[in-house]
Amino acid sequence: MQALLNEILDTVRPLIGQGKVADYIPALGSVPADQLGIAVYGNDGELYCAGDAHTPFSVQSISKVFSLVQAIDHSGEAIWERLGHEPSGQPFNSLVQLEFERGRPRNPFINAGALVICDINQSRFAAPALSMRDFVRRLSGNPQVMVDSKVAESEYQHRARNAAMAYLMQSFGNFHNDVEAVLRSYFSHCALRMSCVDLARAFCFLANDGFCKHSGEQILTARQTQQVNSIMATSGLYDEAGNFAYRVGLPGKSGVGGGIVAVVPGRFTVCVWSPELNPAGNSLAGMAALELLSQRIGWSVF
Ligand SMILES: NC(=O)CC[C@H](N)C(=O)O
Repeated sequence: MQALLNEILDTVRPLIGQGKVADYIPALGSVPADQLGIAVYGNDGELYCAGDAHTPFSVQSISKVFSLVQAIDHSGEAIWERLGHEPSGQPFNSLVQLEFERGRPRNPFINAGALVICDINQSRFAAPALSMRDFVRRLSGNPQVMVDSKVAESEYQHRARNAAMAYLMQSFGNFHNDVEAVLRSYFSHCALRMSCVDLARAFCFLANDGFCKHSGEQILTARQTQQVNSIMATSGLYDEAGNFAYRVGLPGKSGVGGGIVAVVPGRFTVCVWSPELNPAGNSLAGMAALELLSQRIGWSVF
């Protein structure tokens, strides 16, 4: 496995230069583009890494999985009264579908859906940003995980589009808390800084029937775990979820910080990171690395 990870990074490294680091969030635009890392964490606790696997980066939309898991944990099936679990076929920050569908987001992994989930969590937690930070510290086993307040502030200053979605949902009666407060929580989740190793460890309960071995917690039931994985498989990479299923064949979640996490149920989690994105907002070299890995090992849920 170690040799394979090194070889995969060598193979995809020449792709660096063909994508574009996200700069619509100014604080993300200055991240050096030539970083590349991968970590594989097995259900038996084995860890393999290569490249910049220990360097923290902005998790961005990968945090949408943690928010969803918190919401399922305290509210269960009731959350689906507020949003769907269908793929959107639209970019992550699209507004058009939301107006047509009367303020009910298609799924929890596009921005509108994640904002509704954050609204649900806002009603539940006294300090949502702290609850989330503590949750991911437990899941990753890393008490050093921090929110990058510069990134969170930069996102808040450039919140127009996300704010537009939230206010549109409020106009349809599908938003219950103060929009600005929920946006603050949402951006603080997106601005969590974690490495490939942190994220591979933090997602391992999704490969292990909902049980996180290192924290000793049953995070979700086995059935709920299958359901979260199914939403990752159909919606985890926005309007490129079909391409990811075709090329990689695993439940996955990406973020505009350039990270992608994938789950091999019953066996492993993988996190790859390279900041340059393709036009859909997914890590360009990261997609290629995961495709090679799943091909070489024959991992696919299909
Ligand atoms: N796709 C992403 O990673 C988007 C997250 C980002 N914080 C946003 O709201 O635009």
